[in-house]
Amino acid sequence: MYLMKDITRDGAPVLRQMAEQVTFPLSEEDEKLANDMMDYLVISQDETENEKYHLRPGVGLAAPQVGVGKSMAAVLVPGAEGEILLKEVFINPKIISHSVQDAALAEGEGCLSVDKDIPGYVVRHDRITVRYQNMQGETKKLRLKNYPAIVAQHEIDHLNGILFYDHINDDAPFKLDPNAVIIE
Ligand SMILES: O=CN(O)CCNC(=O)c1cccc(Cl)c1Cl
Ligand code: NI
Repeated sequence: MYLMKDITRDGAPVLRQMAEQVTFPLSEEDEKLANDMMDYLVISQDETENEKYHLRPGVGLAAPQVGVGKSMAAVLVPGAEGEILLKEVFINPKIISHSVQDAALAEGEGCLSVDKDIPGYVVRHDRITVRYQNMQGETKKLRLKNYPAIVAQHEIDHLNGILFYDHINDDAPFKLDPNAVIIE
């Protein structure tokens, strides 16, 4: 399992490169990578476990964040009542369409690879359609909106060498298009 010492921090080139496409069938190594990333999310979201292992909670994790420049990311997005809104491993994901309307999380975003808090609205698409391959190599198309869509964009950004603060307006961090959705 991954600990915080295994997380690649901002400044490492791998976080600013395009991740390589993953080929199928998955190698054992790639399969383990996917499972280890999802395991991190599960453990990090458990209060007792994350205390025990000193893990920062995460709702997503991308391979470059564990030093692997491959196009693969795990997401585990819980709902308000503890239900699971989205649990998936995105392999070679691509946003193939999106809303004109923007959205941003009211609380801003954080990243395991960025040790400092950077306040401001991270402006993203409110709705996206993602095409990706799952662990079995099946090509899927998934329409996402609101919080799950935001998380998916944060992870897909990691695969394109983009970090969340790249989307914050430096001069006016909390400036937002009046038509944008603020997600609580
Ligand atoms: O790339 C993944 N991480 O860095 C894990 C830690 N950050 C989060 O879980 C997180 C927190 C707030 C908003 C979003 Cl969208 C995300 Cl993703
Ligand atoms: Ni991140």
